[in-house]
Amino acid sequence: MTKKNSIGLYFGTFNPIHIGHLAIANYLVENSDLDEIWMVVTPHNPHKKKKTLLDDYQRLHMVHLATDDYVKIKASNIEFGLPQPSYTVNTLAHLSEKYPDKKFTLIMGEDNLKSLHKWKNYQVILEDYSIIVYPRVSSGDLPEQFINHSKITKIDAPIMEISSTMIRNGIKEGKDLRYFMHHQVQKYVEEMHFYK
Ligand SMILES: Nc1ncnc2c1ncn2[C@@H]1O[C@H](COP(=O)(O)OP(=O)(O)OP(=O)(O)O)[C@@H](O)[C@H]1O
Ligand SMILES: O=C(O)c1ccc[n+]([C@@H]2O[C@H](COP(=O)([O-])O)[C@@H](O)[C@H]2O)c1
Repeated sequence: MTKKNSIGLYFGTFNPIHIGHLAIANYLVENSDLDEIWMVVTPHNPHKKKKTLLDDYQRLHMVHLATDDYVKIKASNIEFGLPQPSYTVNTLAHLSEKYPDKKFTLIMGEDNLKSLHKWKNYQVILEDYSIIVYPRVSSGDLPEQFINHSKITKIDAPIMEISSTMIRNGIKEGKDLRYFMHHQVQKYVEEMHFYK
C-alpha cells in the first residue's frame, strides 16, 4: 500500500494573511511529516461576526499572492462551497470524502486549542483527526481533557505576536506596515485601498 499524502490544514479568516501565518506554515511544513499545508480561507468563523470581513475572494486572492511561489503551501477555497457558518467538522468530512488518498491533520495555535471544547462536534474531530498545536501567547488554562491527549501533538515554533486586527487598525491610522505582510499582499492592500 502506498503512503497517503500528508496534508496540514491551517484554517483562518486571513483578513489579511500576515507574516505570522506564513512563518508558522513555513516552519511546520519544514519541521514535521507534513508534505503540504493548505491555507483554508474561512468565509465565516461560527464564533466571529462576518460584517467586518473583506470579501471572501479578496481574502483568498491575498493568500494566493502570499503562497503561490512556494509549492509546499497552497491556498484553499474549499469552504466557499459549503454551508455557512463554516463548521470545521463538516469541512473535514467533506475533504476526506473528496480526497481519499490524503491524510489530513489540523493545525492550530494554543489559543484555539483552549476553546476547542466549544467547537461543533469537537469529539468527532479528535476521534478522526490528529491536531498539531504550536505555541501562542494567550490567557486561560488548557482544558484538562486536552492535556497529554493521544491525538494532539505540540510542536515548537517561533512565537510572533502579530494579528490581522493590528494590521487593519494600523492601516486605518495611516501607518506603514509593509514588513508585516508578504510584499505582493502589501502592494495589493495598498492598491485596493483596503482597511482605510
Ligand atoms: N502571529 C500569529 N502566529 C501564529 N498563529 C497565528 C498568528 N496570528 C494568527 N494566528 C492563527 O492563525 C489562524 C488564522 O488566524 P486569523 O485569520 O484569525 O488571524 P488573526 O491575526 O488572529 O486575525 P484577527 O486579528 O482578525 O482575529 C488562527 O488559528 C490563529 O490563531
Ligand atoms: O467548527 C467550529 O465550531 C468552529 C468554531 C470556531 C472556529 N472554527 C474555525 O477555526 C478556524 C480559525 O478561526 P480564526 O477566525 O481564529 O482564524 C476557522 O476556520 C473557523 O471556522 C470552527
